[in-house]
Amino acid sequence: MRSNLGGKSRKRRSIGFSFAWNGLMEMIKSERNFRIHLIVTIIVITLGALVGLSHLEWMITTLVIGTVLVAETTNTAVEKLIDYLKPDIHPSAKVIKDIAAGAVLIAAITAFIIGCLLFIPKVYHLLL
Ligand SMILES: Nc1ncnc2c1ncn2[C@@H]1O[C@H](COP(=O)(O)OP(=O)(O)OP(=O)(O)O)[C@@H](O)[C@H]1O
Repeated sequence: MRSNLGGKSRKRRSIGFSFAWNGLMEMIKSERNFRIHLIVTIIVITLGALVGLSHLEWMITTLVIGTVLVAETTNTAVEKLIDYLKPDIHPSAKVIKDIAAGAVLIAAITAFIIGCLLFIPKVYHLLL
């Protein structure tokens, strides 16, 4: 009985994971900005390997990349929700979408600043 319950919860968890995976696939298929973020992610990881980031620097880089991807995914969810609830033009729809886009901008600016602080000295060192 107990193991059966465990099996059910495992099944539910794996179904939940597959829904989340579908969401990510949808982001890749339909969101150009998300694809750009993924390309930038690959470039940053390659550059990080080239300059030899430390353990702590990889942790910071991973956190920053994750924050940008989460912000972009949440922004898209908000956009889709607004389009579903309020497909016509409305000032409130505009404010909500603009605020969600603002979250992506904050994450992107943060990532840019941390990227410069981490990578500029290392690339400088590598070249000189
Ligand atoms: N229903 C609406 N009513 C009023 N303004 C809107 C509405 N939908 C979108 N806008 C305005 O257009 C902007 C872009 O919205 P849209 O839904 O096209 O996002 P997007 O171009 O896909 O954005 P992103 O590049 O972040 O994915 C919004 O930030 C908002 O200012």
